[in-house]
Amino acid sequence: MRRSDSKSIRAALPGLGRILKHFAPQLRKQKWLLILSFGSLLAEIVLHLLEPWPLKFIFDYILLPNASHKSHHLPIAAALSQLSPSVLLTSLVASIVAIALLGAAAAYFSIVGMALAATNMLTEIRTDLYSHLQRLSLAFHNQAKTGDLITRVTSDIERLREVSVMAVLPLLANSLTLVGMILVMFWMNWELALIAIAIFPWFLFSTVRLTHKIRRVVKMQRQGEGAMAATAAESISAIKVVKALSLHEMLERVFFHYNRKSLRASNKAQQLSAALERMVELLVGVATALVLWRGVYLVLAKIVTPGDLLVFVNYLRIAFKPMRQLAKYTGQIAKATASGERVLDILNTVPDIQDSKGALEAPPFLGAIRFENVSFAYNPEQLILKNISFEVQPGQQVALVGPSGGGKSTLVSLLLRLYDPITGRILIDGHDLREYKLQSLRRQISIVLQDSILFSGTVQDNISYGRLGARFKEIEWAARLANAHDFIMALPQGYATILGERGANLSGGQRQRIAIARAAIRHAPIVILDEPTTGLDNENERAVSEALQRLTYKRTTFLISHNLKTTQSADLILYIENGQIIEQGTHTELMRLNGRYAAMYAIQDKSDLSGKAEGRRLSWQKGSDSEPLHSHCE
Ligand SMILES: Nc1ncnc2c1ncn2[C@@H]1O[C@H](COP(=O)(O)OP(=O)(O)OP(=O)(O)O)[C@@H](O)[C@H]1O
Repeated sequence: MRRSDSKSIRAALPGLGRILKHFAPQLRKQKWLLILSFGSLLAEIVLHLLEPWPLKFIFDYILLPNASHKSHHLPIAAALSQLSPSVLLTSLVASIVAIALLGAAAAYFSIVGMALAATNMLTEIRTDLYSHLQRLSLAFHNQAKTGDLITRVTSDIERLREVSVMAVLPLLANSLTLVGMILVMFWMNWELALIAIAIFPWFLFSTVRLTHKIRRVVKMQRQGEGAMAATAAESISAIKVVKALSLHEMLERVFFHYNRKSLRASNKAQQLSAALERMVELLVGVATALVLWRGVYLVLAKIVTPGDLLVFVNYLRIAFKPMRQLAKYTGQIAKATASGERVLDILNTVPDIQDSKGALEAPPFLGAIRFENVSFAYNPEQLILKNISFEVQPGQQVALVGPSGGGKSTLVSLLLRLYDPITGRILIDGHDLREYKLQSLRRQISIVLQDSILFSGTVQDNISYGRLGARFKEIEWAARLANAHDFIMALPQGYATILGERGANLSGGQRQRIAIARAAIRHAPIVILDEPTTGLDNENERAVSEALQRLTYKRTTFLISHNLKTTQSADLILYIENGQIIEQGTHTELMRLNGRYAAMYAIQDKSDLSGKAEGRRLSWQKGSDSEPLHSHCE
């Protein structure tokens, strides 16, 4: 218990230091605004220190001149005593207004300067964070929760911005004012100054202790908020499934749990902050009483003037006011530190998959692919792919078949370099994938998945995401190739029709055909199809299959399918089970082998014969002429 406490105390300041160090380049860019802000801040502090002085002079030189004889340590004292009381009073009163005016102007510039600097800085950091998140590998995103990541990009960054203006600046101002006041107090009378600062150790002790408690509680609160956002994001994005499975109550319970956890932590943080502030108020009372008690003796003994005592008591009030707020600000800064650390956690995560040193722009691929003893695991305990080796010639069609969970999708994701193999290598046209720049590799691979994801935006935008900057003519060509043109034209605004989030306002088959158009416009020499026709009705399946035949014509193609009828004309069939290629060859060869593939085929054949109507399937006809559209746009 003690160990974890001391650990968190040690962790608090380095956390802030780490954040400042990491963001130093962004800070440097705002140098001039920060200098303006800091210069104005210093002016504000000096004016703050001057505030009680006109009152002191009014007491010492006008109201109680007899008691002011000891106050000649001031250089202007002699000059002041030369002035007539009425001129002196007018000047002093005017100086009160002047100090207030200049102080207000200085405060204004320091706040505005800091706010501008913080906004500029955090806009940049937020953009960096977003780009970094996009670059992090799938292995990271598989583990992370979407809602939690969104909270980091939005509210954690916002908190950092807010706190730099609402807490860091005032904290700096208050601390410097405090130091200034202590110096002036010592200069005026060391004995009273010592009494005034006697409560400091007590103050520091309680602030540090409570601040660390607040920091821990706030971290818990943020975790709760992250989990809450994650639950909400997950369930809202899968609302169809939630409704179908009647998961509302279960999800509500989960949400309620995190909501309550976060609110409890928030209440606790509030409680701790309030306790800290009250503690400081008490200390202010004690210090004022002690200074007055000793100060009045000193005034009566003519060691200090009544005006001096006035400055002391005033300083105590002004100096302790910042101390009261210090508690509030440290609480806020502790919150912001927790937010900053959450942002840093992401920025410091290095993408597993990135361009290797000296990576080259990939030349246009012919499409020869070779897997050499490739093994892969998502986590070290369990190998998902074991020693996979096979070879595909340019333009050949490879079918990946076998029981669910065997590793088929994993195998094709290695080709896209979503993950890297643990051992072995994958060659395209004789070169290891890792020699190429990621973007230039992925640009030459098209994918169509079982549930193709579309983005909110127009139909035209969605197709052009296959190749950014594509002309409308090409988009229309791709849509025709994908059997999508006719239904797109029937939409209310044709190609300009806005799709809902993930293409929610289209049918599965229509979404799939737009995804095929998106894949087609890429003109990629390698195509990956991961169960592209599963779940479609006969009519849609026919349209999609036809489109896929055109898309894959003369391109190296990987087709994952559970339906062996759709794959039997492939040049190479890989039967994958439990992460291994158990059998490989053409349909005829595998049937002759009479092994696992033949058994699976026989089962499917039987169920087909037993009366299930079969629609037309995607099947690769070697030498098929079903590709009249291709030549148009290439
Ligand atoms: N992101 C992941 N993290 C950890 N394990 C994973 C991940 N994705 C898949 N797996 C595991 O890897 C194994 C292979 O999955 P994969 O999706 O490649 O199989 P598949 O043959 O394509 O299955 P299906 O035919 O059902 O799509 C499975 O046991 C699965 O649980």
